[in-house]
Formats: sequence, structure tokens, C-alpha cells
Amino acid sequence: MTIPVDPSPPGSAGPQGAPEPPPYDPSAAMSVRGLWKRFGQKIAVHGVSLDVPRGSFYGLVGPNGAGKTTMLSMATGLLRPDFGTAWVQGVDLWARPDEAKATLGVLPDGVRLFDRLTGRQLLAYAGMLRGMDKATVVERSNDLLQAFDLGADADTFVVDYSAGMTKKIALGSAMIHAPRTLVLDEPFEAVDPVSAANIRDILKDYVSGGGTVIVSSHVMDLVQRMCDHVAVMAAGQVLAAGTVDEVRGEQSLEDRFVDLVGGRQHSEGLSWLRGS
Ligand SMILES: Nc1ncnc2c1ncn2[C@@H]1O[C@H](COP(=O)(O)OP(=O)(O)OP(=O)(O)O)[C@@H](O)[C@H]1O
Repeated sequence: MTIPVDPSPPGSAGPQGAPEPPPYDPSAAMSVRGLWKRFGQKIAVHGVSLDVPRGSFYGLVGPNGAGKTTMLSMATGLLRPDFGTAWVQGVDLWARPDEAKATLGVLPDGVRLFDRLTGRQLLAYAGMLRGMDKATVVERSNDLLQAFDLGADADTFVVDYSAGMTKKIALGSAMIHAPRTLVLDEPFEAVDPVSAANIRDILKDYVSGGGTVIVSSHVMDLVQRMCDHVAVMAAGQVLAAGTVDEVRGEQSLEDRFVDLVGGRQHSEGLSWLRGS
């Protein structure tokens, strides 16, 4: 497919000849329509439309390079789409970004934090950026430091945190303003099993209170156990989406994923590695 060199502004329908996406779902926590992104010759996201129901725990899975991070970045206002847009709680994110982003908490992939702040200062910074008053920021920061088991390191610089601790303080920063939707790119990466179980409990509790979680992960078993909905992405497109039971059918999610995505590599090509 030929993509125009000069992209139309976000919200436009898509490249010439692309099918018109269906109307967005105003009741969804997030409704993504016709998102496209090209980097040079590479089309990273290829006309993605997706509805995330309110109150769902939504998993986004796909092989490396499938376009998950690019899609989530466009759906949360971090990366301008070539085409398409996302509605968050019924608000067009690219048309009314301030209003839409106020309802979102985002843990981006490979996030660069202000790591010369301590964990406590970083949470305070995130809260104040969201316009919260100081007393609430202090109270919630203490609760978050406790919940993420970072109390003993609250006054350590984030630059000196481990990868898992950094992930947890970034997650806390995404939650401090009590957003209605949390979008978390690989939240469990580098996190130890006990902390991961704590985070899962926190997220489950958040969902049972009416919040929506969208989480990208490579860990199928985790997604199958934790999420009620899932979308499988590959090569910039959504191959299947729905409840976890709808998508996996009679199979495990992992087997279904491999069926959908294909690409099991056999190791004959590395015969030199055997018996070395
Ligand atoms: N800033 C960029 N410049 C050039 N290419 C990019 C850029 N960001 C992503 N890509 C390319 O777009 C494709 C999709 O990348 P993306 O990071 O969205 O995949 P992903 O599904 O999140 O992968 P992973 O599971 O490995 O994190 C890849 O081929 C990647 O190389």
C-alpha cells in the first residue's frame, strides 16, 4: 500500500484506499480508530481500531516489533499518529488532549524519569504536575511507597534504584492522580515475583473499583490469569480481540497466540552452537 509522504493531521480517515474505520464507541474507556504510523519505510501500525470496555482488565500481546508500544503511545498522546485518533472516556485525545489526558495514567516503555529526584520527590512532582494539593500528594505518596514496598528507599535517588524499583516508582507516578484508565507498557518487566503479585493485587482492586487497565505484556500465562480481555497484535495489525475466552477458544492463550502469529523458528540454523 502507498502511504502519502505528507501525513494528514490526526483524526483524518487514513491513507488513500484504506477502509473507513467503524464509528468510535463512546461508552468505551478507550476507543482507537484507524491509527497508522510509519517510520521511514516501516509501517509500525497499520490501521488499528480497538475498543477497550470500561472496567476491563485489557491485555495487549504481540511479538517483538508488533507495534504495541507505538500504538499505545499514539493512544495516550505521546506520539502523533499519521492517521486516526483515540477517544478516551468519549473524549477525542488528539482534539482535546488536556481533557483526555487528565483521565489517563500512563507507564510508557523505556521511560526516562527525572532520576536525580528521590522516589518521594518524583511522586510529589507527578502529583503537583497533575494539579493536586500538597497534603493529598504527601498522603498518597506515603500510601504508594508503602504499597510498592519502597518505603525504605523513599529518600534514595531514583538513579540509584534497580530496574524493578524504577518500574514501581514510575507506576506509582502514573497512579497518584487516581486516573480512570491506566495504560501500562510492560509493567512487570524486571519486577520481582512478590512485587509483581502486589502490583497485580493493586491493579485488580483498582479494576473492581471501576477503573480500567490496559497492559501490554509478553507473558501469556500472566495475561490469561490477570486480564478479562485481550488483543493480539502482529506486524502493526490486530489479529484478534475480545474476551480472553473468546480469543483463546479451547486452547491456552499461549497456543492461540503462536497459532495466530506463527513464526516458530527451528534451531537447525544454529547447528554450530551444538556440541561447541
Ligand atoms: N522511533 C522509531 N523509529 C524507527 N522505527 C521505530 C521507532 N519506534 C518503533 N519503530 C519500529 O516500529 C516497529 C514497532 O515497534 P514497537 O516498539 O511499537 O513494537 P512492540 O510491539 O512494542 O515491540 P516489543 O514487544 O519488542 O517492545 C518496530 O519494527 C520498530 O523497529
